[in-house]
Amino acid sequence: MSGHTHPCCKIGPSILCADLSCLADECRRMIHSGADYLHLDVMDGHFVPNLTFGHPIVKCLRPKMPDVYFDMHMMVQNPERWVENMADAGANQYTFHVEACDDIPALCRKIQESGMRVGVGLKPGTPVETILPYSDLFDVVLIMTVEPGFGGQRFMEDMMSKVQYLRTNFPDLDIEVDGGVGPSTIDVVAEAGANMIVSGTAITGAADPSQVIALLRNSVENAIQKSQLER
Ligand SMILES: O=C(CO)[C@H](O)[C@H](O)COP(=O)(O)O
Ligand SMILES: [Fe+2]
Repeated sequence: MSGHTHPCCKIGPSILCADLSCLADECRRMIHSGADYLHLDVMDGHFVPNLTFGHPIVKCLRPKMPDVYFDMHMMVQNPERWVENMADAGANQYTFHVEACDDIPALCRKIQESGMRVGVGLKPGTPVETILPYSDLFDVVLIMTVEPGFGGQRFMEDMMSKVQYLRTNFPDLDIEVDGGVGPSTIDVVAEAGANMIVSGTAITGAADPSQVIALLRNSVENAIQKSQLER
């Protein structure tokens, strides 16, 4: 018998392409549609060629939904700069990009000490080996399946080898995927072993987001069940 517990399936809509002038309403709509958490994309115009929002918005959103898990996807240069602000704003997970970071272990510790879960993000061109020396220091690995910066891009299936490698070597790790994930791409994502599923346009643009969330969940839960039977 294996002592491992496969981490459970969580669906986190990205509100990047939703109506940001009604952010709280859009977030509530996602939670009422069955989302497990919210994936909030922070862009600074330097690390990626686009701008979104920062901790002041998160701080305003928090009291409107006190119990919702906020995963901050920090597509920013100098990610160490915003840790305290995001913790203070009520973020639960701080996912930074290793490409933007000079001292990965120091940043992981800083995030952990501030009370948030530690996420490390990898752009498509960054090999998974980059983070292996620090595996004791993070809770989640985010595998980007598009070049970060914009919603609605095409899913990169060749990133699944990174997911497979991580799932094989770290059975208990939370593995998150982000970019172009939706009903037509979820099966390969689930098979590869990802359990935290970010999906933007496929959910927020759907006529019935709850149907899409249920479909994504079903695919991932089936794959988890199958992998446990094979043990
Ligand atoms: O980090 C991101 C882009 O950099 C977004 O989270 C991602 O693109 C989600 O949108 P979609 O599912 O439409 O690709
Ligand atoms: Fe994202």
